[in-house]
Amino acid sequence: MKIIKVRDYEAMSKKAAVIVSSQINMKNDCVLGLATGDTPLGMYKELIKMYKEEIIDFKEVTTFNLDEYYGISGENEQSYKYYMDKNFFNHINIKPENTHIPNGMAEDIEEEARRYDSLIQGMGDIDLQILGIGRNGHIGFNEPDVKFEACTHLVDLDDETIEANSRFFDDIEDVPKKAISMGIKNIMHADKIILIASGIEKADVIKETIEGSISPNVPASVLQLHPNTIFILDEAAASKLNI
Ligand SMILES: O=P(O)(O)OC[C@H]1O[C@](O)(CO)[C@@H](O)[C@@H]1O
Repeated sequence: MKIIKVRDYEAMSKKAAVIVSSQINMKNDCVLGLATGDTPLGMYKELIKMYKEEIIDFKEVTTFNLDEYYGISGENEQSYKYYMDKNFFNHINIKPENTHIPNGMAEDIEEEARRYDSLIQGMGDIDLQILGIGRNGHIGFNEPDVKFEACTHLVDLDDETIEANSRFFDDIEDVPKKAISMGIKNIMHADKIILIASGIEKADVIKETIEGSISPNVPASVLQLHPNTIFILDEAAASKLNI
């Protein structure tokens, strides 16, 4: 586990983008695991800039997103499919057929989870996984009390997550109560993981994740067991660490 402390959100975004771009330049047909939420937005902007400056090329890159709300279609502005197209995919030369997001509208959600897992495995797992972190320690939508051995599955969202995500919806009642998410097992199979966090509201959970015991109550704490994880933290998010 490596910890990189940077000054602020902008520096965190740039650092993460540099690592992603090195991965692409090292292996142009690499497989990236991608995250949503506010935290990666700056990194996506940096990557788009690098693409426009011809520093990176996404032509052969494949991506798998961590999660999608259950019962929401890709055309819905709140869906993670919509978020990814709007904030990233529409601005780069990635092939649409190489971008994968779980289908939250699938009739048979267990079958969809199996399909997603076998697609990931078929690509030989993820080369570089990007993660944000929820205030309750979730990664993807793996909420506290998660089973570390789970692959992609349907998740009941925590009240805290529903509350945190209500900022993106007109009414808290509109926030889906379930999501389909890659499991901890998919995440832990990635060759390399970058977790990015910014802001004082993440400081407690970052401390628990890095310095606390490994526990399903703090799903991100499992990353202590991953041999190649980098935490990129701004000063505020790192402010409660003992380092
Ligand atoms: O980056 P944010 O907006 O703080 O979100 C943190 C986490 O919460 C989620 O948005 C889901 O609630 C994740 O996708 C993300 O990693």
